[in-house]
Amino acid sequence: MTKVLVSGFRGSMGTQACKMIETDPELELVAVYSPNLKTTDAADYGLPTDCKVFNQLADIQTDADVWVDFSTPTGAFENAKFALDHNMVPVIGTSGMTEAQVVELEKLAEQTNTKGLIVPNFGLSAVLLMQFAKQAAKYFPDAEIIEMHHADKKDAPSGTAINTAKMIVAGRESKGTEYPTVETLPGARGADYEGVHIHAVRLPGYVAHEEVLFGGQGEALTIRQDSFDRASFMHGLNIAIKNIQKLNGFEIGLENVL
Ligand SMILES: NC(=O)C1=CN([C@@H]2O[C@H](COP(=O)(O)OP(=O)(O)OC[C@H]3O[C@@H](n4cnc5c(N)ncnc54)[C@H](OP(=O)(O)O)[C@@H]3O)[C@@H](O)[C@H]2O)C=CC1
Ligand SMILES: O=C(O)C1=N[C@H](C(=O)O)C[C@H](O)C1
Repeated sequence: MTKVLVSGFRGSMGTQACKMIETDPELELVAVYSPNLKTTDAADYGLPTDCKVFNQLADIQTDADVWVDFSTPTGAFENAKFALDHNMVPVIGTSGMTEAQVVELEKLAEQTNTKGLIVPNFGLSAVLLMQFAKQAAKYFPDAEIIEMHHADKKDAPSGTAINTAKMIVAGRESKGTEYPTVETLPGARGADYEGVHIHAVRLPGYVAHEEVLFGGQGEALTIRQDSFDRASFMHGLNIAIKNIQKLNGFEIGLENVL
């Protein structure tokens, strides 16, 4: 039985994560955390009576093995440090942490001899898209990413888009071509990650979608994935929680536990 704490349990992802954990006989939801709660009574949130509810990081005392985080870009870093310091394996779904924060977490995991996992996207379609994009980049070094998300998303570009750009850079054998376009409206060419341009769309009606466009001599390749429902992330999350022993240390990407 793997014991789990869910951080950000009242959000869109946290709510679904709690349900998934509660219905899996191999997992136990032992604690939840969110800072702005008025009460800490499990019944108020429809949680099992023996599930501990915390609204202060410093108060958390739990025997959880895994800390699942779906909070905010600012909260996730402090939460992950807390988990590592308290012998829990953080499985971080939250996007928007800086490179420096990730490096600090990697160092802390090494010092505390604890494993950890950042998962830019738990959706298997997105995990495969990133793998395919890395493969394609060997033959098509010129690539651009369009990510499309719901209007409530706090960060841009998405964690998935940044990770896709990193995988394209890792898969390329030559640099992409630099086109001398003049932006007559600033930002028209999107963000630039080592020559991979990223365009972030925010619209009502969307959930989470990504297209990678590769251009070559007289041909093009487009790879697309769609998450139409947040339920699409639960299978990958379930796999991550149950396979943390496969981790070698602090790693990035669901592929490390597949
Ligand atoms: N890796 C993946 O596959 C996926 C990742 N995500 C990412 O997960 C994160 C959460 O997304 P989503 O559920 O849609 O967002 P929501 O805004 O719906 O939920 C976030 C929740 O976190 C709570 N919260 C705020 N601060 C903290 C903190 N310091 N510690 C713990 N909880 C906190 C919020 O409470 P309050 O409202 O009271 O402030 C809120 O309930 C985002 O970064 C998103 O990009 C989303 C989908 C898939
Ligand atoms: O905020 C979201 O919704 C999502 N966030 C993650 C990201 O930033 O990539 C994963 C997925 O795209 C959904």
